Amino acid sequence: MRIFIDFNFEAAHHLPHSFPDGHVNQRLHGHSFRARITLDGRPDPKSGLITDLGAVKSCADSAREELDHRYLNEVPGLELPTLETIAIWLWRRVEPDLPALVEIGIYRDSCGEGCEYNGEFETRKAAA
Ligand SMILES: Nc1nc2c(c(=O)[nH]1)N=C([C@H](O)[C@H](O)COP(=O)(O)OP(=O)(O)OP(=O)(O)O)CN2
Ligand SMILES: [Zn+2]
Repeated sequence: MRIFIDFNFEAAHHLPHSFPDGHVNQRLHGHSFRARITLDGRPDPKSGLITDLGAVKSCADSAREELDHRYLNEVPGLELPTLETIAIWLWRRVEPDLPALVEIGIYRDSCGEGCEYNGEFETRKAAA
């Protein structure tokens, strides 16, 4: 069973190394993004909750503050700010506080584009 929280952010970026010289995406431009943080788990029998979504929202708000109305190329770790790298960045930003995290989605709804990351590039934590 999964629960999720979405948040929106507006941000500017440019992609100087991702497209041929002179391509429009090399120029500074902006997008409206939606991020989704998804957790997996079983509801606690007493509370009925997997995790309090309020706690997830606090974590999302903190990450959103670092993305919203920012020039993403200047955000540490987002020097190449594609949907893919933003998804990985957000995973690494929230995962320490959300151990039940299973997916990060970054979407540009206006053009039907997005990226979903399930942590497959992370090195697994050693068992305690
Ligand atoms: N695999 C990826 N491909 C592309 C990415 C990406 O992050 N991952 N990003 C881009 C650019 O950001 C480009 O600016 C996207 O432009 P476009 O698809 O034309 O979308 P809009 O400009 O119409 O988006 P709005 O937010 O509605 O203005 C390209 N490829
Ligand atoms: Zn863009």
